[in-house]
Amino acid sequence: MTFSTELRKEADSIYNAIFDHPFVRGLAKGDIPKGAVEHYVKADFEYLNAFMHMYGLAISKSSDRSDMDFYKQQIDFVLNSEIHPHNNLCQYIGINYDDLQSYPLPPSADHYIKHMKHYGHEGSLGEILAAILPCPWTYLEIGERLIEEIGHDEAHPFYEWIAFYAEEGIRETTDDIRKRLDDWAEGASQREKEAMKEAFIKSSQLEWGFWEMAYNEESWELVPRQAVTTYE
Ligand SMILES: Cc1ncc(C[n+]2csc(CCO)c2C)c(N)n1
Repeated sequence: MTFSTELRKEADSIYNAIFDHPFVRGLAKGDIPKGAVEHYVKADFEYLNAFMHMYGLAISKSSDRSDMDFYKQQIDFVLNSEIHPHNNLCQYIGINYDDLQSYPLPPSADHYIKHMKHYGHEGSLGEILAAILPCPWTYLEIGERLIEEIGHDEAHPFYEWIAFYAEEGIRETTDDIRKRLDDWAEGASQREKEAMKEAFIKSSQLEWGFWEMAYNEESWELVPRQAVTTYE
């Protein structure tokens, strides 16, 4: 079994929780509270900026030109193509994309990008690959499942979003990162493989956390709760 297959197995319950998440179920049903979609797009715009930084950090740790070229192409893809699924969501909520940009990241999304950047700055290329892989892999599997569910129904409100992530290009990106990760793992120590596994599992869980953050419209604002804890 390849190392990435092992990681995917280990994360299976997290992936299932993502497929069952009410935001993802809402994408299938074509019905999500508009505030949650707005919250998602605002956070995802900033998340994608951080994701491009990750590819830049991967380039800074690469010595092979074909690796550099791959990360550069991915930056291009995020810059120029990932706007399509965002535009689909903007249409659904009737808000201009320009009005949803440059907002501070809510706590869980902030945690996710700082988790990735930790590996970007402190980790090996193998750890970077492990930290970024759940991003395309979870979306690919969401896209594939949802396109099966809704069929090629172009009238579905989230057809463009779903079709985008079910596309061959996302599979190629996922397979490409998996291949690089598996090659790296072959020469890695047990200790480094443990670090890669931790990076992958935490990023998978933070993918779930991103959906949860959007659905609950999570913010930094402290909402005084009814006394749960009493202070002496
Ligand atoms: C929180 C979050 N996770 C994953 C994606 C999907 N995604 C982001 S960048 C990229 C391409 C990788 O080269 C893919 C598939 C998203 N939009 N938001």
